[in-house]
This record gives sequence, structure tokens and C-alpha cells, in this order.
Amino acid sequence: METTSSIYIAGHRGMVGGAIKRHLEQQGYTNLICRTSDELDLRNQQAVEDFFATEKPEYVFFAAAKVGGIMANNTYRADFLYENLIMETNVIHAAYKYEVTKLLFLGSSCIYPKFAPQPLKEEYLLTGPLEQTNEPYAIAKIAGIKLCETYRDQYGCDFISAMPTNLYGIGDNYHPNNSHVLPALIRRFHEAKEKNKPIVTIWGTGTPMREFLYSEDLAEACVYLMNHYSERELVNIGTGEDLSIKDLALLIKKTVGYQGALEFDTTKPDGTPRKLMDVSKLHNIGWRHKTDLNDGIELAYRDFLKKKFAIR
Ligand SMILES: NC(=O)C1=CN([C@@H]2O[C@H](COP(=O)(O)OP(=O)(O)OC[C@H]3O[C@@H](n4cnc5c(N)ncnc54)[C@H](OP(=O)(O)O)[C@@H]3O)[C@@H](O)[C@H]2O)C=CC1
Ligand SMILES: C[C@H]1O[C@H](OP(=O)(O)OP(=O)(O)OC[C@H]2O[C@@H](n3cnc4c(=O)[nH]c(N)nc43)[C@H](O)[C@@H]2O)[C@@H](O)[C@@H](O)C1=O
Repeated sequence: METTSSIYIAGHRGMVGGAIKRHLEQQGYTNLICRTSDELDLRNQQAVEDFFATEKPEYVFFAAAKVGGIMANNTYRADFLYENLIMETNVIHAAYKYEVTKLLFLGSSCIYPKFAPQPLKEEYLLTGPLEQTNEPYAIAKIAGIKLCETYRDQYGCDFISAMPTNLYGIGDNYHPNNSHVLPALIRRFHEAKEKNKPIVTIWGTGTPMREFLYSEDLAEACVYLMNHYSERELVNIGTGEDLSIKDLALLIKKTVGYQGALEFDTTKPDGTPRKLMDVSKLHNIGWRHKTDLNDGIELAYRDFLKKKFAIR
């Protein structure tokens, strides 16, 4: 990308799109194109076509999606499948039709089979059944990967796919039920501390293992891949390190300064037992994460405190 290239960030108001926008601005990119979902609903094929025909972006960071944690994925199953599929087909087809130079599609680590060997290598895609709680979302994300691959195969489009691990950071979603575990627990521990509650409830058994990457690191990785990677095969983005949900809860408890006890609500789903990314390919391309989990949680908590009155 040149600093003057026209770059469309789909989903710039979200956690990831926002981080990509900040990172591009810091790097001196001046021609960024952004639309909110009110201004451009990516589910509307005609609107998407009109936008690409008019703006003719050269590069696209595709960070718009219907996103949520285990409960949201499991509750709004049709919405997660339909909305993600339709946004992907609209955007990727328009990127082909209006000759976008390069597009980066963001998937997720949930595309891998529930019981795939660990760590998850890129080649494990479509080698076994998916986790039930997020199967619709995973299927939509797999379709996105296949769209990038097939438009490359048939039309020579330079569309690449990156699979981030679980993310957290600046501008995260702190909804009590629909968010991911890390922001959910920041909020729950914080509110328990403020209200002197003796116990905080953690969903599931606490035994599932998860890997977490800070949003600003992810943004840097996306821009790095846009500038340095042009292959058909997807690339994992993560840290290559994981911990149990119980240990994550203890870390957040410490950061927030909550003094009470934990309990586990085993009526809530655990989801995939483990999804640790193999990041050797990413390291070979030349990128490594910078922010360790302790520091990242501290930064995320500070951001939460700044914005807490605006939290949904
Ligand atoms: N968060 C995570 O842990 C992970 C996220 N990812 C992937 O990263 C990407 C970004 O996720 P994240 O930033 O966390 O999600 P957010 O929910 O924070 O942001 C999603 C963005 O998508 C936009 N969007 C949603 N629906 C539409 C629509 N119909 N038309 C136009 N825009 C729409 C929203 O725009 P607006 O604000 O204008 O409404 C919003 O800014 C997604 O592809 C997600 O799958 C992958 C792995 C983990
Ligand atoms: C990024 C990824 O995100 C989703 O998958 P997930 O990894 O299961 O995400 P999660 O963050 O919601 O949960 C992680 C673990 O944590 C436990 N857990 C404890 N207490 C809370 C809690 O309070 N909230 C939540 N959400 N989880 C909790 C929870 O039971 C689970 O064991 C996918 O649907 C899919 O969309 C996807 O790609």
C-alpha cells in the first residue's frame, strides 16, 4: 500500500476496524474510506455495489461482521449465519467486480474443528466437525475464506484471509450476555467491586483453554499482512500462548482489585475445550505480537473505566 492509496475499512467503528484505522493513521496513510452501518448496510447488495462503483477503493480491510461471544453465537444462530454470509458475498463480489487491488478478510479461530489437534495449524480447516455453539458463525467464516480462495483461483484476485484468535482491547463490547469472556469479566469484576458483592460467577467449568490477542497488535498484524502476504492459504494471527478460563478470571480479578470469591455456573456452555493457534507461519512471514496478556488486560481495563458510562 502507498500512503496515498484509497483504503476502505469495513467496520471502522468496531474494536478491530477502529484499531486498524488508528494504526493506518499512525503509519501516515491519508486516504481512508469509512462508513458506519447506518450509512452503508453491507447486507444490501445494491448499496454495496453503488459504494464500490463510486469510491473504487484500492485496498479493503474487511472487519465488519456480526460478532459476539458464546451466548450470542448460540442464541442468534440464524442472524450469525445469514448476516455474515450476505455481508461476505456482497463485499467480496463487489471487490472483484470493481477491481480492488487487495482485500484482507478476517475470519476467526472457531473455523477449526472442535477437537482438532493442538496447536491449530492452518491445514486443519475442514478436517472435522465444528463446535456446536458457534457452528453457524464458523460456517459463514469458512464461506468467506472460500470466497477469497475461489475469486483468486478463477479471477486472480489478491484476496487474503487471516484467522485471529480471541481478541480484546480498546473499544470492546461489554454487553453482559452478548460479549466475549474477557470484556464480560472485566465488567463483572468491576461491578462486583463497586457494589461489594461477595461472589462473581464465571460461566462454564473454568477449564476451557483460550488464547487472547490485544486489538492493537491484531491491527498491526493486519496491516503487516496487507503489505507482506499475498498467498491463497489462510494465516493464523495469535500469540501461541493460552490459559484456562479460571486463570484468566484470576488475572482479571487481580487487575480490577476485586477481593471476593469465584463460583462457576456449569449450566452455561464451555464451548470448544481448547483452541491454541499455531503461529509459526505468521512468525515466518515476519510478525510477532508485542503486548503480553497482563499488560493488555490493564490497558483494556483503563479503556473500560474511561468509557464505562457509554457501555451498553
Ligand atoms: N472480537 C473477537 O474476539 C474476534 C473478532 N474476529 C473478527 O474480527 C472482525 C471484527 O470484529 P470486532 O471488531 O470484534 O467486532 P465489533 O462488533 O466490535 O465490530 C463489528 C463492526 O461490523 C460492523 N457491521 C456489523 N454489521 C454491519 C452491517 N450490516 N453493515 C455494515 N457494517 C456492519 C459494525 O459497524 P457499525 O459500528 O457502524 O454498526 C461494527 O463496527 C470480525 O470479522 C470478527 O469476526 C475474529 C476473531 C475474534
Ligand atoms: C472469538 C470466538 O468467540 C466465541 O467463542 P468462545 O471462544 O467460546 O468465546 P467466549 O469469549 O464467549 O467464551 C470463552 C469461554 O469463556 C467462558 N466464559 C466464562 N464466563 C463468561 C462470560 O461471562 N461471558 C462469556 N462470553 N464467556 C464466559 C465461556 O463459557 C467459554 O468457555 C465464538 O462463539 C466465536 O464467535 C469466536 O470466534
